[in-house]
Amino acid sequence: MTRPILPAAATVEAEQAAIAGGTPETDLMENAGAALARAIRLMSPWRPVLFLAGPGNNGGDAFVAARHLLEQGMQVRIAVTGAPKRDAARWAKGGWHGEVELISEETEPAPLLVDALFGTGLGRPLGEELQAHLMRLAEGAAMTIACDLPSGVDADSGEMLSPIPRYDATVTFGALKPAHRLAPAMQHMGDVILADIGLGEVESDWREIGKPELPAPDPVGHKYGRGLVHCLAGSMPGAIALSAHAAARAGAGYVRVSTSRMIDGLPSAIVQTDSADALDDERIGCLLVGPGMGDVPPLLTLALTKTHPLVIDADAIKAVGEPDRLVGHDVILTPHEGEFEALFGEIEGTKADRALIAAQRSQSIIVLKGPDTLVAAPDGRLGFAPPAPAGLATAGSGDVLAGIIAAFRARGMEPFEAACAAVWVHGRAAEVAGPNFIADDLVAALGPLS
Ligand SMILES: NC(=O)C1=CN([C@@H]2O[C@H](COP(=O)(O)OP(=O)(O)OC[C@H]3O[C@@H](n4cnc5c(N)ncnc54)[C@H](O)[C@@H]3O)[C@@H](O)[C@H]2O)[C@@H](O)CC1
Ligand SMILES: Nc1ncnc2c1ncn2[C@@H]1O[C@H](COP(=O)(O)OP(=O)(O)O)[C@@H](O)[C@H]1O
Ligand SMILES: [K+]
Repeated sequence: MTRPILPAAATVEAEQAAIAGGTPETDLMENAGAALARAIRLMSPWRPVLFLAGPGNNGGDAFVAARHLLEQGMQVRIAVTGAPKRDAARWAKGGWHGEVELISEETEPAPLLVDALFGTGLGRPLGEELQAHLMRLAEGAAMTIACDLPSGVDADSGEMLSPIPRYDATVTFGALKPAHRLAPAMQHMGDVILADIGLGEVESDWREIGKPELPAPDPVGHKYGRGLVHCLAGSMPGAIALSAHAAARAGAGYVRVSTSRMIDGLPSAIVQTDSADALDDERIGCLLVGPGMGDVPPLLTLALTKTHPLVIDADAIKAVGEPDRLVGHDVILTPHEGEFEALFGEIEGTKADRALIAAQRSQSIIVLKGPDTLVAAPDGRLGFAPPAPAGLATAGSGDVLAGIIAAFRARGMEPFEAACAAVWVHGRAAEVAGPNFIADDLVAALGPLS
């Protein structure tokens, strides 16, 4: 199962629906606090804990968790910003019979800090003083855990409204929020643990990308049944060579490259051809254009005269011109931010909003790459990549991703599913490849993952 992701307003709606369905808000908070306490005990069964509790329900969760931990014999302190302002939070505070400190210079750090100052209700940057206390107390702790979200993070955009520490873990409730998987906030979250608090099955078109189920080779199938990927080489053939190699290692049964001159270093299993007819082969499961295309826009034009499923990457994205040129074609586009802006211009909104608007305009699957890669479909589905090693910021790693997508598409996967699966495999290949890998090492790591 992939984990659902809900923006802050939709989270409130899901909570309201549960309340309307007969689950009191205090039950949701009890479940959230109990889950937070369980996560704390699993991660750190003995460290004395300091909870920082804010005025809203995020702070309420802290009072519930603190009660559970105290009952289990742990050393627990709570420091607050002031009195609770929400009914459920007042109820939670009422169940706490220990002392309550006011957050100040006098507040001593503890080995484990739990930040329950603000969650989805954060509306503005933390005040300077409070922010300084948060930093100081986090620095003084051996381990830090955020309740729902690190305080200072905008739940929907992943922006940091004020600086936040780096947490070891973040425990969230019901569904992930976009910020758990968007930069820059995602780099501060540590492990993101999702707790069930009784909202029932959370429905969302937005999900974290999980381990894919890749189609197994048909035991009586043939090479074309496993997918024929056809690549168009341009003026810098090294890039398409990486893509073609990646497609082959990602399980395509046949990989072919159209090129006017022999490309050195390609495995012999990859066929090189200069025949124009090769493009009319009906067995082509996916046509890939863009990596190393250079300034040769006719290659994209040629690709768009064919009806094969397409992956359009790199230089070819910039050559598209107008997004509606792609409408009516079966396209997966794989821009990084620069290529995205070149094609779609500046679009207002969060990264999630922008990816979805671009998918609508082009009627294509958009893989908007970066440390927080998103996969958007015109029907509103949105996949958020789990964190991947920053070593992926290396020349040619995007070419490898394009090749994997083409292989999965040619193997018969639906375009959105193929793109999500490829993003997942690409990230795991980077983990397997170890530190300081080059794009070729990513290709070598693909076999066992695909
Ligand atoms: N609503 C529910 O049913 C549930 C909510 N839960 C928790 O409730 C949280 C959301 O609670 P709230 O909506 O009360 O929001 P928060 O607890 O995030 O905080 C909102 C409060 O802080 C104030 N505030 C916002 N930004 C501030 C700033 N920079 N400086 C000072 N004050 C600021 C607001 O005016 C408001 O009073 C979630 O993150 C989650 O932890 C959980 O208990 C599960 C159930
Ligand atoms: N800091 C990062 N953390 C994780 N992944 C990253 C990071 N930076 C880039 N990536 C990933 O690396 C790949 C780079 O692709 P791209 O920008 O097209 O590079 P190139 O053109 O050199 O191949 C993308 O899949 C992107 O999501
Ligand atoms: K918090």
